[in-house]
Amino acid sequence: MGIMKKIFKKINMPVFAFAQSKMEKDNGNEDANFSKPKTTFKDVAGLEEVKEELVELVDFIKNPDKYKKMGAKIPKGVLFHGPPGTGKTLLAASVAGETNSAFFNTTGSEFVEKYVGVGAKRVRTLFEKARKEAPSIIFIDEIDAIGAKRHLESNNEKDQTLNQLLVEMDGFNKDTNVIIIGATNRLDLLDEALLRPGRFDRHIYIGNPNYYTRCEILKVHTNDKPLDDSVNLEELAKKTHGLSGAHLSNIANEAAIIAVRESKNVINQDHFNQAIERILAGLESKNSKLIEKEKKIVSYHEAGHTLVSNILGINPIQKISIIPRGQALGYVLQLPDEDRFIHTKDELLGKIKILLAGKAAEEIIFDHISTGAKDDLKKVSEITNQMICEYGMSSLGSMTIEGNHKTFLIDKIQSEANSIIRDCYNESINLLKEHMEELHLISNHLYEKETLTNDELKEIIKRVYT
Ligand SMILES: Nc1ncnc2c1ncn2[C@@H]1O[C@H](COP(=O)(O)OP(=O)(O)OP(=O)(O)O)[C@@H](O)[C@H]1O
Ligand SMILES: [Zn+2]
Repeated sequence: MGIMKKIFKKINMPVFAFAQSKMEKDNGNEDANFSKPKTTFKDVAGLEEVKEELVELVDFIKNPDKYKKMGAKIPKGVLFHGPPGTGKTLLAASVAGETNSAFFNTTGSEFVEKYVGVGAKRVRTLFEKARKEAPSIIFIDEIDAIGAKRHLESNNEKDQTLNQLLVEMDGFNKDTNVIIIGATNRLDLLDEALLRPGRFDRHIYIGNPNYYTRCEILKVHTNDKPLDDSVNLEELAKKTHGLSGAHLSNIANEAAIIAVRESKNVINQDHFNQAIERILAGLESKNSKLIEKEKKIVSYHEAGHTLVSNILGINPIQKISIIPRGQALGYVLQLPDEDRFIHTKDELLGKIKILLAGKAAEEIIFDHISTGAKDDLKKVSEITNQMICEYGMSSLGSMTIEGNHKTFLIDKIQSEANSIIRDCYNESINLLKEHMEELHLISNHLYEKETLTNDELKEIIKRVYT
């Protein structure tokens, strides 16, 4: 065992230092490394919903007998997914800290080796050790490195490693108090075998922080730093829309370095501003002015969807957010329409109006349209195409149009689609213009809070009428 490893083991380094302790493993014979982190949920700022979900897991680990008596199965695998730097590793370590478990901090790529059989052997050694030290948490970051879908012309070594992981997970008996937490930025890449019940069957999305959480994260990371009275964390949180917890922690650190460079004893607001600009400059040459502008546009765009949906009363809204998620700059989460397969023409037209309302709001307010509506327009095309060609809901008649017939009618279909979309778009514009006060209100609230629940939305709309 290297000296570094001994040191890390001894002093309970915070989780993020562990990456370095994972070096120099080469033959799979070496003991898997673990620590007993002191990190708890208190060290993770915000993410309340996620922590709530994990409280139950913590209880499982602490009181397995309580669940066994009831015949309940203890979960084996939990999968964290979402963008990088959002605290997935930190959370996994805090589950270990909360339960006083042995924490095995690994990365998928360290199992993937050029020598056949080594990866599988490492997995076996890791699980043996984890069972011996139970209760244990095995954390596998970037699990897609071993867990990506298996292909026909496959990478033999990777597949053997994945197979071994599956074997180990299936081999747990009810008494094994070992939990595996996987993390990935790409849930879509994972092999389905890994996601089956009894394996990684709980998926928890961890997204970029909203305004409130950014305030909390900045507090955590400035706690130990001398701050000037000029420092206003709320204002800094406003300027850092779209950034991750890791970025915020970098900003706090960078600000401290800038203050030292200027030979100051305290960090002031200007140091933070410089740090923000520096971090942003590293990201696709954005600056905070651009971020503000983009945030305004997305606020109006999502407010447009929300308002028209609310006026038409088709699907109830669950949550609205302007925090980017995947490719989307913002989103409106609607309750699914009760698994219904039959839709009336009015409902489908309503859906189209809601989808177009984002673009419509942008046009009304900014007089131009961003590229953010791309996904909406794709869905609109799909629905109109179905209305015309599958449901017979257009002036082309009550028939399905497919194959050669469709090729033959393509111009007519196109002009029919254009007319449906044009009418719906105009209708959305009119609805929004009739409700401008609400549009501004919803958009301003979104801009400030970044996420709104259905209740908060109702509260805002009520204000217009009282
Ligand atoms: N909610 C949070 N509260 C406090 N600190 C946070 C939070 N989220 C992120 N951080 C900070 O960001 C750093 C990186 O977080 P972490 O390594 O847990 O992210 P990750 O999601 O595992 O990232 P990756 O996908 O890149 O591995 C943490 O060490 C911590 O300093
Ligand atoms: Zn949209």
